[in-house]
Amino acid sequence: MIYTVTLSPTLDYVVSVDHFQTGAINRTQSEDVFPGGKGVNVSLVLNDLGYLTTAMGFIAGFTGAEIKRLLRVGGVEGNFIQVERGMSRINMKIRSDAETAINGQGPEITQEDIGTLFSRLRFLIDGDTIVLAGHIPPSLPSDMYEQILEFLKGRRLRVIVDAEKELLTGTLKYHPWLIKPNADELGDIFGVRIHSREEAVPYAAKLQNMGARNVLVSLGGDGAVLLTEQGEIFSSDALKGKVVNTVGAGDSMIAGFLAGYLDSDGDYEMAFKEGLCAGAAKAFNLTMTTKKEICYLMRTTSFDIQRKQKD
Ligand SMILES: Nc1ncnc2c1ncn2[C@@H]1O[C@H](COP(=O)(O)OP(=O)(O)O)[C@@H](O)[C@H]1O
Ligand SMILES: O=P(O)(O)OC[C@H]1O[C@](O)(COP(=O)(O)O)[C@@H](O)[C@@H]1O
Repeated sequence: MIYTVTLSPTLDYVVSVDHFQTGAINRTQSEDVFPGGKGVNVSLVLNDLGYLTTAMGFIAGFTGAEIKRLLRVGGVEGNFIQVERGMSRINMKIRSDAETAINGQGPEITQEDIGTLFSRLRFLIDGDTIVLAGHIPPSLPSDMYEQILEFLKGRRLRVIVDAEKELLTGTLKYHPWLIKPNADELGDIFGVRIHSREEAVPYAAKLQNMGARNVLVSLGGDGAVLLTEQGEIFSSDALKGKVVNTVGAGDSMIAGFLAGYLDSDGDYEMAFKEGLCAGAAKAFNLTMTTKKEICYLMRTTSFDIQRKQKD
């Protein structure tokens, strides 16, 4: 079974605004609401790709109820813990000349709620996959992902982590199977700015030295680079197409990568290709990535993947 853990799921309120301005009243040209949060998005895409997942995390209030409802519509089985104080966040995504996001904090989570989460994680068994993804609400300890992996220590799980700064680096000692920082997140860890796939490679290698097995660095419209546990480096430009909304491109990439890996019995090049297609399929559409779009891109793209061995 594949479990996704999104400690603070969201409703993504995606609006388009002609020439968005700060300090002014802006009027929208379109408005859409989607369920979101990194693990939730991974679950939605994997579900469409034919992989059953259980989406876990904390939800609260009317927004939490709507997240659950929309996930049910998307065919995703939720195993969320309902918390009493506050509400699940609404993240504002503004599509304009550039994309702007305002991400909220989420509800207040108590020690008892954390205990409930651990009691549900008890059921993970050898061979399961767990995806720990996204920001965590301020009421949770900043080493929450470490605590989860410490709790699960000893089980042979495929662990995927998509998080920022110490929330990510703290998990590396547990040797996650995959981490997927984007270029900004990778740069933030080391206090540098990363402008290209070439520049990303030495820093991705450092994360491998710190414990990550496979490191996939995404660079939006500049593609991605993958360092595998087998010592290979795959690098590719992004697919070409008309960009509509990139919110969820990274999450779709993770889902596509995992599905590609599982479908091909562990071929990292196939996983990389499907990750690129899933990310692009999201960027080229307003709504969440579907199997149909990923398959179309997989069939019609002539990939130009550079492959070399790590020195
Ligand atoms: N503008 C784009 N054109 C084509 N593919 C894109 C575009 N933006 C994102 N992607 C694809 O999705 C992947 C993940 O996107 P990215 O924006 O880097 O992730 P995140 O959402 O985590 O910041 C990229 O590596 C790329 O393959
Ligand atoms: O948990 P965070 O880091 O605040 O991110 C949450 C946001 O990221 C998303 O999961 C999209 O993530 P990506 O664009 O990185 O794929 C949104 O659905 C959500 O609003």
